[in-house]
Amino acid sequence: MSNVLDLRSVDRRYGELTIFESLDLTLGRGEAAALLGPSGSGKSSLLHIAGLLERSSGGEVLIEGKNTSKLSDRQRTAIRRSRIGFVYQFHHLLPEFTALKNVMIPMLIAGHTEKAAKNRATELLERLGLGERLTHQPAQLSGGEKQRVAIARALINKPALLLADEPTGNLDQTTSSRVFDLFLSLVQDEGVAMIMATHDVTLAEKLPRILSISDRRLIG
Ligand SMILES: Nc1ncnc2c1ncn2[C@@H]1O[C@H](COP(=O)(O)OP(=O)(O)OP(=O)(O)O)[C@@H](O)[C@H]1O
Repeated sequence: MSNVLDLRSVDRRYGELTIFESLDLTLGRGEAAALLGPSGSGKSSLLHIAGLLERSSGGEVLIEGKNTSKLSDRQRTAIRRSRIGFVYQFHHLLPEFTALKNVMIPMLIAGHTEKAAKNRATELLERLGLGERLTHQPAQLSGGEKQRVAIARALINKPALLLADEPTGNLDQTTSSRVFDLFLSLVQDEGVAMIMATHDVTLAEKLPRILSISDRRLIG
């Protein structure tokens, strides 16, 4: 079975500036890795390239064995929507919709029925301890609750790959640790491969694999 993600000799350059180069990485099904590195080392850039939000300056990106580097933007978007989920430091929920609807939307866009989307969204939100918050709007939720809704939204379409950029970085330490543990157990239950960029070494050490970017190279 193919890897979920293969990066082959991937570079990121901005003009004369090289952020990283010749970066190789494989991530198998259900494998979770933390990505450490100083500010500006290219952690977010790496997630954007792996998530097909940006093209690399050189090298190849394979998702589930498919080389995406030569695909059109439209084809890359189709893979991203169906196979990749994102969680960011800020939740980016739509303020006018309930928690339930925010989670359902990607599944509705993917063409599933209202009923199927509602069932799956309810199940995910319940597993994240938000069964009593389904009809709340984002303004009626705490920071940790909003972030849990964003996690459910990222997982609703059963992605093969989840890319998380400081997913609990905006929360106080106690909430961050609680939300992170829920997040990790759900990621493991769903069998999704994940890369999580973080500055928090304590959170990184909870993951089975630690990667870091240092001197423009990937280690680990
Ligand atoms: N469009 C751009 N043009 C030029 N340089 C850029 C551009 N986007 C990002 N950079 C530079 O690329 C480097 C890597 O940025 P990136 O956001 O990936 O780092 P990071 O490791 O995620 O940092 P942080 O931990 O602070 O979030 C930074 O030095 C940034 O200034």
